[in-house]
Amino acid sequence: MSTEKGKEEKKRVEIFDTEENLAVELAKYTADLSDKYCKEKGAFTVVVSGGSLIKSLRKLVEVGSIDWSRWHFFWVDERVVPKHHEDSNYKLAYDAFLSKVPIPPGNVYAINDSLSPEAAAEDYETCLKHLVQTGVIRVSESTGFPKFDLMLLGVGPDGHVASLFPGHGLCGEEKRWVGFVTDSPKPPSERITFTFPVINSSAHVALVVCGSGKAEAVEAALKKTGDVPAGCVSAEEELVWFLDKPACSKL
Ligand SMILES: O=C1O[C@H](COP(=O)(O)O)[C@@H](O)[C@H](O)[C@H]1O
Repeated sequence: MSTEKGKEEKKRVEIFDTEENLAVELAKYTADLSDKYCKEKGAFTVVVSGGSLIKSLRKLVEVGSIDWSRWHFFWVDERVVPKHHEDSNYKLAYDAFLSKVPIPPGNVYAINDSLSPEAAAEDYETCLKHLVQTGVIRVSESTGFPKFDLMLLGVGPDGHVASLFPGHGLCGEEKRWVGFVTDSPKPPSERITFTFPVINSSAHVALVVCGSGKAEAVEAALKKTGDVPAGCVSAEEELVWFLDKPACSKL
């Protein structure tokens, strides 16, 4: 009970009149955290999803004060397709964001797209373990899972986050850091994804949701009225929902 109460206290819901205003505030939020962690520990570990979230990051490239050289950039989920494929979350982020900011290429951790989903998940988990050993990624003292500084996540109309879909067994994974999916209900079917223990060990998580098509998922997650993965997201320090008005029309 007390743990649940503690989680609730760390949750904040921000509602914006327009997606444009949301994008401006999301950029400020991310830039402030970047500043804090770069000063405190000389590095900032950031994880992004694919999907509509990437468009909402467009204002970030305009923030002049960010020390991009200290960023380490990861994906919470990836479709197992070549990096130049239209479905690739790497390509989406590269075209809209990474190609516009000077993050050192060695600090951008894409999946190995030449492997099977299972092998790609294992390979990405090995990469994370190496970065934990070398001190690039922190470890959560309470869970023992990697503790990223910030995860920026979208939510699908069905309430999925990362590639964790409603009713899928991977939502209950407790040991693996990175899982794989070969039966995604949303194409493409083959994906890899961080598991909930990793997502929920993050210091900060921003769930970014826009549009009326997601209003039911937002309602189910925030009112805990449905079994949607987005409702299972938490953070060790702060969980912030960034919503535009249409996305919260059912609240
Ligand atoms: O397939 C995916 O979908 C979700 C949600 O995408 P959106 O376009 O509805 O915002 C995304 O967060 C995830 O990374 C992606 O692989």
